[in-house]
Amino acid sequence: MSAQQVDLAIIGSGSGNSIPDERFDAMSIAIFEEGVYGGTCLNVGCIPTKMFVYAADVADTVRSAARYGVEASVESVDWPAIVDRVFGRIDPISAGGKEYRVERCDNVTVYSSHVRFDGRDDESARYRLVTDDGDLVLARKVVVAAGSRSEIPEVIADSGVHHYTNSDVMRLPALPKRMAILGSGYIAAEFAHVFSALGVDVTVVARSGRLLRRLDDDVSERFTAVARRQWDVRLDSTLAGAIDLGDDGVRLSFTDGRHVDADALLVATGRTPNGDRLGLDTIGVELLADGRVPVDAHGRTPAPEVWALGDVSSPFQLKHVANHEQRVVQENLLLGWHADELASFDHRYVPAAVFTHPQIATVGLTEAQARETGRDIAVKVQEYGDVAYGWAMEDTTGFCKLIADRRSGELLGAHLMGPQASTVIQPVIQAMSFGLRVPDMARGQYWIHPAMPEVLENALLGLDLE
Ligand SMILES: Cc1cc2nc3c(=O)[nH]c(=O)nc-3n(C[C@H](O)[C@H](O)[C@H](O)COP(=O)(O)OP(=O)(O)OC[C@H]3O[C@@H](n4cnc5c(N)ncnc54)[C@H](O)[C@@H]3O)c2cc1C
Ligand SMILES: NC(=O)c1ccc[n+]([C@@H]2O[C@H](COP(=O)([O-])OP(=O)(O)OC[C@H]3O[C@@H](n4cnc5c(N)ncnc54)[C@H](O)[C@@H]3O)[C@@H](O)[C@H]2O)c1
Repeated sequence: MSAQQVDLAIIGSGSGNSIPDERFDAMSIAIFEEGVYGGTCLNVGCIPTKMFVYAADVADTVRSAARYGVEASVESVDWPAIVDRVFGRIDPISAGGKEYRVERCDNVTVYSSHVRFDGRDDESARYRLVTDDGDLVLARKVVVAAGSRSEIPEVIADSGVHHYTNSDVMRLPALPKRMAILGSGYIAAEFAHVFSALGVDVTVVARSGRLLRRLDDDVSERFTAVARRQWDVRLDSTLAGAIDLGDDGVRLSFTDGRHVDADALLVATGRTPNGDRLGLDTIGVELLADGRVPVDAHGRTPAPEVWALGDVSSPFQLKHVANHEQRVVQENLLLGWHADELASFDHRYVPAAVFTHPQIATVGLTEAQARETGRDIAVKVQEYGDVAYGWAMEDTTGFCKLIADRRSGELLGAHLMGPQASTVIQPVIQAMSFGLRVPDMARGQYWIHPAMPEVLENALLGLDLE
């Protein structure tokens, strides 16, 4: 086996692919990617899903036009055209990203294969990386940016029934009549909206009594109530078995004797970090109980010169976090493993949005978490329907919930459900990140009238502070 020696090896072409810039030109670099170049977000995650969500939002808007006195209806949905629009944009970006690395970066070699550690070569002080294609690469430094993969519950895996995940459901040849979605987290909520708005009868199967139950209780409760009006939502449903019904699709049966039949089954029950497939034990790295690669605040694993970032190691499975961690690790690679002043991950105010219907956005502590801290807190829930833009939209379900420290006026959390929630929340993220207090934020700036962020302004003014 001939070996290539490199200064830096990067496992994963998602956020990891952004590490080599002109500052790395003098280093020899190997990038390993076993799947489609560009990783999850670009190919099977954030970007395509939000392009489908946009089409779904358009269909929903048309269906609700009568509310504003506009007669309109959705005549038909051209699924292949929707798929073509999305992947006609994305696939060339992925191919172009790979072509750039392969053809135009003289110092980079791309290995399109699965790779794993095979110990450390003490003589050369390099890590041995072996690919399934039979290549051996000896690397002085390694960045593990290997992401995560769909977790398939044993009942489904053992049953052998045909099921989709986020990796293939967006390329279905045709829309099914009925779709069952197993899971009640981010992916389930987003795809339920997409497929339902495009005309599929969607059944969401949740183990617990609420959807999105890790979010603030008010959000989770109110979203579950709205979801039950939009989709067939089966709560408290523990899966007992799954069988293939041939041309009639799939049957999911539950421990309470009920069942759901569907033409297509989408599994959205969480994602497992890929660290278990990397041979990390051969370099003395033990995974955390939840499967993540352990890292310190600077991205260093317990193995010297081995760094990790993104879904494989982060407590947050979010692209903006993976990108942030990539920038920290990138800087630290240039500073050196032992540098005194390494850059650190900032996980203080990590926001997230669920692009479902209605949209949800969140940052900071939930009310329950804020109460657990023992601080004296103020909570204000402001309805979208109470501000002028909410009237314009005839919104009846949207709201903005703010949580602040009653004494200091520090914002502790914000939770929004309603149109454009992911955009409306951004000033709160900014305020929390830069330490802006509630009174300064509320009255230290203009709020455009009568725009949607007035819901935020009113919530800030409504907080009962000392
Ligand atoms: C359906 C869906 C929607 C999402 N929507 C959003 C969203 O709207 N907003 C948001 O912030 N986040 C979203 N996310 C999460 C986001 O996609 C991830 O947090 C992000 O992509 C993680 O980036 P990463 O670089 O850590 O991993 P990835 O992008 O997954 O990259 C890791 C790469 O490593 C490769 N790899 C793994 N192991 C090996 C190996 N041993 N050898 C070679 N190659 C290997 C994989 O093939 C993969 O391409 C979504 C995720 C999904 C699944
Ligand atoms: N808009 C976004 O930012 C976005 C969108 C999609 C995904 N993501 C990221 O990807 C991650 C993974 O998404 P996800 O929706 O798969 O995970 P999730 O953790 O959000 O939700 C998983 C759901 O599956 C349920 N579940 C787990 N095991 C089950 C089982 N055996 N049977 C039935 N239900 C089961 C859980 O109770 C939970 O409701 C998210 O946590 C998020 O970080 C982000």
